[in-house]
Amino acid sequence: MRNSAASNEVMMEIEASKPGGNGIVVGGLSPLSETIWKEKVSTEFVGDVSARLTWKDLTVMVSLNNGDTQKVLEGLTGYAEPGSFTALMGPSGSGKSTLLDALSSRLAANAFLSGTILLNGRKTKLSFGNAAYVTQDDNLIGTLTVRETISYSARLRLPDKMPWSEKRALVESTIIEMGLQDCADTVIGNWHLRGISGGEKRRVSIALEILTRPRLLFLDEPTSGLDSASAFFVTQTLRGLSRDGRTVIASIHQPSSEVFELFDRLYLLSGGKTVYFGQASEAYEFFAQAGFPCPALRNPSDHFLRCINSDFDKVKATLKGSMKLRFESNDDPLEKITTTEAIRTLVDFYSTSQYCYTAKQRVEEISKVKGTVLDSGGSQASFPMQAFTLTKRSFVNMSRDFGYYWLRLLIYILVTVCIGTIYLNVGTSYNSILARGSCASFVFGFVTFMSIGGFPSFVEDMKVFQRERLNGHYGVTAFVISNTLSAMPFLILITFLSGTICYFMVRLHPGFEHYLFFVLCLYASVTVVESLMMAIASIVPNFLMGIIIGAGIQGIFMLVSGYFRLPKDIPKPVWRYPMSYISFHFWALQGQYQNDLMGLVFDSESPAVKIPGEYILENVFQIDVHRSKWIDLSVIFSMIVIYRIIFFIMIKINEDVTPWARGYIARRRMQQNNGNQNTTVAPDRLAHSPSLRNYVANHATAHSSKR
Ligand SMILES: Nc1ncnc2c1ncn2[C@@H]1O[C@H](COP(=O)(O)OP(=O)(O)OP(=O)(O)O)[C@@H](O)[C@H]1O
Repeated sequence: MRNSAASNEVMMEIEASKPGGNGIVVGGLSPLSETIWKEKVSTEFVGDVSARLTWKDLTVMVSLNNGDTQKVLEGLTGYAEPGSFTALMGPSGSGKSTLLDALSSRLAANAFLSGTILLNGRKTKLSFGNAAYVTQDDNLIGTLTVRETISYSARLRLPDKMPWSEKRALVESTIIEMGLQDCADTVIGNWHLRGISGGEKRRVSIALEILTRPRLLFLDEPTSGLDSASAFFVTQTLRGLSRDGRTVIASIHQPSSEVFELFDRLYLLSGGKTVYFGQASEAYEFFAQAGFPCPALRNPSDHFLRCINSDFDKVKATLKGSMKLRFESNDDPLEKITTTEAIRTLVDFYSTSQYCYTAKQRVEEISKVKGTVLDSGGSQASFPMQAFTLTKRSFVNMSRDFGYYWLRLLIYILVTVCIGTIYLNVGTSYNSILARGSCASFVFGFVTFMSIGGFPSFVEDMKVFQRERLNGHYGVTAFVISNTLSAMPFLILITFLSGTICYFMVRLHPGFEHYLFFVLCLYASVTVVESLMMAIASIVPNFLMGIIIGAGIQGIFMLVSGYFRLPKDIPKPVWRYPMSYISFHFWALQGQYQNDLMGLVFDSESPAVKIPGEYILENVFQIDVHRSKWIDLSVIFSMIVIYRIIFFIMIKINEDVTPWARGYIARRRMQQNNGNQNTTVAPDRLAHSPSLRNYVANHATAHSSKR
C-alpha cells in the first residue's frame, strides 16, 4: 500500500517534470538503472533524477534518561550534490552518525530535529527506495557466496516481471562495480566457515544497497575496522559510485592521507558544530587561515582531527605529567592553546568565513532546483516472490550451516539412543508403569527443551532481517512465513528420526497410529519451542539473555506439565489455571500418556490381578481420558500458530510501538524538564521522529503544518 502510494506520487512528479510531455532526457539514469525503473517510468522521458540534498539550520536534541536534554547537532548547514562524495569527519561523539541519521530519516525515537532538509528542492521524503543506507555492521548470511547473496537480494527486490537474465546481468554488473569478481563464489563466512575479508564484506553490504540503483547513498563508517589498503579500496569504490551520478555521503573515522584525497567534500564536525564544510582539498588552506597550519610531515586529516578533538587536552596533560612532552617540537600552534579553545576559534572562524558564505549560497541555489525524486519504495517484488525467495534462501542457509540443525540432529539421535537403551523394551510389568511415565516426561520435557540450542542461529537471522527490513527489502509477513516453512523439513527430519529410534527401542504402545501420534507430538512440541525462541529472539537480541529467558519459561512450563506434580495436585490459582493450560508440555504429556497406556494391560504386584491402562491414566497420572489425545495434539499445533502470531506481533511492536512509546516518554520528559527548570531552553520548532517507517510521513506533515 505504502509502495503504491509512493509510486503514484512519483509518477505524478515524473509527469510534471516531463517538458511538455515529450521533452528531452536530462539524464541521471544509467542504462541499468533504466531497466529497473522502467516499470515505474512508462515513458523514456525521465527528468533529472539525481539526488540533491540540502540541510539548513539542522539541530538535533536528544532526551536523556535522567530527563535532561542534549544538543547533539547545532545549526548545521550543508549540501550534497550528485557526482560527489561527501565525507563526514570528526572525533568520536561529534555527531557524525546523528547527522547521517537525520539526513536519512533514521533518527532514534528520543531525538528531535529542527531545521530544513530538502531533497531535490522538496521537503525530505527519504524512504527505503531512493536512499540507501549502509550500516556499520555487515549483517550477512555467512553460508552464502557473494554472488548468491546479491542474487537473492535481486530476487527479493527487483520486479517479478523483469526477466531473470536481466536480473542476473544486474547482479554481475554490481559485482564488477564493487570489485568483487575475485571472491564472487566464495562464501561470506561465519564462526566455522572461513570466508571473505572484512573489506570484501563491507563491499558486499554496499553492493546489496546499490543493487536497485538508488541515487542517494549513506554509509556509516564504511572503513572502520579495515586495514588502510582495504579502507582505500572501499573508499575508491564509493568515489566510483558517486562518479556514476550518485550522491554519496559517508562518515569516516581517521582516514589515511590516500583515503582523504578521494573525498570531494568534507564536513568536519566537533561537538555537533560545523568546523568546516567545503572542498576537501581546501580544508588545508582553511586551517592555515584560521591559524592552525598543518605542520610538515603530518597527515592533513590527522591534523584536522587533532585540532578538533578536545580529548587531546587530557592526552597533553598526561604526557606533561610523564615529561614526554618536552621532546616535542614547539612550532605547533596547538601547543600554545587548549584544544577546546582551538575548536571555538575554528567554529567562529568558519561561521564568518567565505567557506560558510559560499556553502549557504549554494544551499539556496540547490534548494531552488526542483527535481524528480524517484522512489522505488523498497522492494518491487511481489509478496509470493518475496516469501518464496526468503524461504529458499533460509532453507539453503539452514542446510549449509552445521550449527543450525545438523548438530542438533546428531545430539537428538544420540540422546534418543540413550533413552532407548535405558528404557529398552520397557514392557508391561508393574514397574514399567512409572518408567513409561518418566520416559514420556523426559522426551517431551528435556528433549524438546534442547531446541533452545538453535537460538544463536535465530539471533543471526534476526540481525539480517533487521538490516534488510530497515532498508525495505521485504515485509514482516514474508519473513515469518519463510522462517516457518524453511525450518519445517529439518524439524520433521530431526523429530521423526529421533522419535522413531526412541519409539522402537523403548517399544512404546505398538501400532502405526500410536507411532504416528508419538512422532507428530514430538514434532509439534519441538516446533512450539522453536516458535517460542523465535518470538524471544525478536525482542531479546542477545543470545545469552535469550537462552536464559527461554530456559526459564520452559522450566516453568515443565513444572506444571503434570509429571512433577500431578494435575489435580497443582495449586489451582496461577499454576493450574492458567499456567498448566498455557504449557505445551502439559498437553503433550496428557496426549502421550493416553497414546501409550490406553488399551494396554499391566501386571500388578499380585500375579493374579492385571491393571488396565485406563485405570492408571485416571488414578495414577490423573489424565482426563474423556478428551481425545488428538485434541491434545491439535492444541499443541494451534500453539505453533499462536507463537508465530506472537512473533509477528513482537516484530511489529518493536518496529512501530516501541519507538513511538520511547518518543512519547522522551517528549514528556523534555516537557516536564522544561516546566521544572528554566535553565533548559525549550527547543524551537522541534519535529519529533517516532518510528522509522512513520518518520518520513510525519516529518513532512510536521514541517508543512508549521509553515
Ligand atoms: N538517541 C540518542 N540518545 C542519547 N544520546 C545520543 C543519541 N544519539 C546521539 N547521542 C549522543 O550524541 C553524541 C554524538 O553521537 P554520534 O553517534 O552522532 O557521534 P559520532 O560522531 O558518530 O561518534 P562515533 O564516531 O563514536 O560513532 C554522543 O555523545 C551520543 O552519546
